[in-house]
Amino acid sequence: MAEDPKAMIEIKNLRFTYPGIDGHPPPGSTPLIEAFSLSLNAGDRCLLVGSNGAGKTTILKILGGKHMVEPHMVRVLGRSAFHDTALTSSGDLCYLGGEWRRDVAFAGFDVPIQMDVSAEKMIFGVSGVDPKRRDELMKVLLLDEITVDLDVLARADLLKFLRKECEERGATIIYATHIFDGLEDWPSHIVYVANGKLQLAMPMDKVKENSNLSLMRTVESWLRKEMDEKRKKRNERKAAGLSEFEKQVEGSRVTGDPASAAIRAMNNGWAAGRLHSTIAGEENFVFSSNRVLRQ
Ligand SMILES: Nc1ncnc2c1ncn2[C@@H]1O[C@H](COP(=O)(O)OP(=O)(O)OP(=O)(O)O)[C@@H](O)[C@H]1O
Repeated sequence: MAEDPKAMIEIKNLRFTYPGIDGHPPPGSTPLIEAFSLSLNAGDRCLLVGSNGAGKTTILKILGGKHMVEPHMVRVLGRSAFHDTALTSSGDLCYLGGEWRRDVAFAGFDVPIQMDVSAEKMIFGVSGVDPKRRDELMKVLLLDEITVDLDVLARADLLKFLRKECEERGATIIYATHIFDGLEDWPSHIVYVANGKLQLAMPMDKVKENSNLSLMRTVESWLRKEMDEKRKKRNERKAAGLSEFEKQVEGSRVTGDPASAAIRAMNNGWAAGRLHSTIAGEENFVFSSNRVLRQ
């Protein structure tokens, strides 16, 4: 397939497995991300949703050039995010995750995030930036749940500012979140990922056409369906006298009994997002691994 010259982000048949301790994917492992394709243009504001451990952070980090994949699998501004280091150093591409989130909440908004855009300017607007240099500011922004520590006002202002950046400057944003407050009219697109696979990529108006529920309830219905299907498969395996979980270790993903230290040891010590919830019992879990209150 020819590259779309308009695309700011182009993911084609992405496949990724976290390396083991020896730097290579564990032998016989199933990729965590597989057959994942997506194309986003200038001005797109994309909400990335999925359950804990679905692969959202992994996808954002790959796009941000933090994990190596084959150059043709991920193109940002027509360049390979991992191999073309100038993409991130020039500030055209920026991944903001947990560290920046804490800084925003506690450092008095005085944190330079990207050349001359401080967190303060991100939140209160970029009026302080020399207008002639505005076009030099970031073009592709990858946000990994950065708003959990923000108060209602700061979050609303940040979302408004980000929207303006897309509409006025043609920036492209992917925002992974579990918090849907104030997002009803924010995204132009929604992407739903489950088990590292793309389930749905749709313009927001199509999502609204297909569902008369709120955005949060719509996403909730997708995740419930996903969980019900997993539960059904497990019950079918149990009824057939097989182990409830298909495989104990599936690539770098923990899929077996999450309490098993042996499994975690084989997975570089990483455990899937549902660890706490699964131990607590699916019906009554309170915290997920990223400590989002679930009931
Ligand atoms: N460095 C790593 N090495 C091995 N496995 C990892 C690593 N980082 C994440 N994983 C595993 O990859 C899977 C996907 O994790 P990821 O953080 O991308 O999911 P997520 O959708 O962002 O989850 P959440 O919503 O909880 O933040 C999980 O099973 C996780 O345990």
